[in-house]
Amino acid sequence: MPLSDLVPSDITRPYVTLTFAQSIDAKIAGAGGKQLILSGEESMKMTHWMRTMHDGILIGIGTAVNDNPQLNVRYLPFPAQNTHFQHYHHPRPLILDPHLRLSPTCKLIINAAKGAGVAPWVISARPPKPDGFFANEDDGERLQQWEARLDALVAAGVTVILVELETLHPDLPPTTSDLPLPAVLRTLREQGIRSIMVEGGARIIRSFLSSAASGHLVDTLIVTTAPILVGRNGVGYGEGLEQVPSMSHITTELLGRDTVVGLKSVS
Ligand SMILES: NC(=O)C1=CN([C@@H]2O[C@H](COP(=O)(O)OP(=O)(O)OC[C@H]3O[C@@H](n4cnc5c(N)ncnc54)[C@H](O)[C@@H]3O)[C@@H](O)[C@H]2O)C=CC1
Ligand SMILES: Nc1nc(O)c(N)c(N[C@@H]2O[C@H](COP(=O)(O)O)[C@@H](O)[C@H]2O)n1
Repeated sequence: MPLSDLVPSDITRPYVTLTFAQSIDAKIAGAGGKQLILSGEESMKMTHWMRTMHDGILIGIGTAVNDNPQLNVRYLPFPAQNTHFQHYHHPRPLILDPHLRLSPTCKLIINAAKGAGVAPWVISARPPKPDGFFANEDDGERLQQWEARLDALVAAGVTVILVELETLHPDLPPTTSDLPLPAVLRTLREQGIRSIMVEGGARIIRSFLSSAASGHLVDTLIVTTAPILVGRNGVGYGEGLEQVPSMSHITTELLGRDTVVGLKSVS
């Protein structure tokens, strides 16, 4: 059963499962962001089962560019290869991409064009208009380039959803290009997404785990730990995490050689 069927229809954001795989020394990628296959066969299958339980699967643009992922459920058993895509519920890929860096020829877009994947939605924010006291001479060009990338993505079949960047004052430019997560989640819920699985990468994990300040945004945390050491040059997510959500233990499972720990929010 899709998790969404368990989510009350009156809540104003999707149910959020944050999940990723890490090494024993809490790294999620290798040196320079090199993608690592940390999960073994059994826990990877679990991840793909979890994908079928959510309406959407959310990643940051860093992961989309670095890994060129497919975000499908291809490790699940199939009755016949040509019915695999139709057989399971596939989550919609959701990419947080303020500057529209997603390539129109990435696997997510190509798979969808071939009818073998769900078309991705990109969540972005229009760059500030070049006017007002704080206007910068590069603003106009930046806006034009962003609009050209927008047209290319839309032409490739992508739906681009816009949210407003946060400003301290209406006359001031935004202080960061990170998309405000409460607004992102509210908008996704308005578009009919009732549950999301957040898979990373490092900066997105950090943002969701730090979101306690703006009201907790993580309902369930599921972490796979593989018996691998990566070393200090690997990519971690814990640095600078100050305010973390209160969570309680649900389960610890051994899947093959991996340990999978589940926590739920204490709100
Ligand atoms: N082991 C695992 O389970 C996973 C590992 N990874 C690894 O993570 C690495 C990518 O991580 P990152 O470079 O940190 O990229 P990321 O995937 O976390 O994306 C970060 C980008 O998202 C955008 N963004 C928009 N709103 C944001 C917000 N509110 N908070 C944070 N970012 C926001 C920003 O432009 C930022 O540059 C790759 O090496 C990949 O292989 C990624 C997913 C899962
Ligand atoms: N659960 C899990 N275990 C690992 O070992 C991983 N490297 C990841 N990575 C996440 O999955 C994405 C790749 O998905 P596809 O295999 O292309 O469907 C990757 O981009 C990360 O989000 N996850």
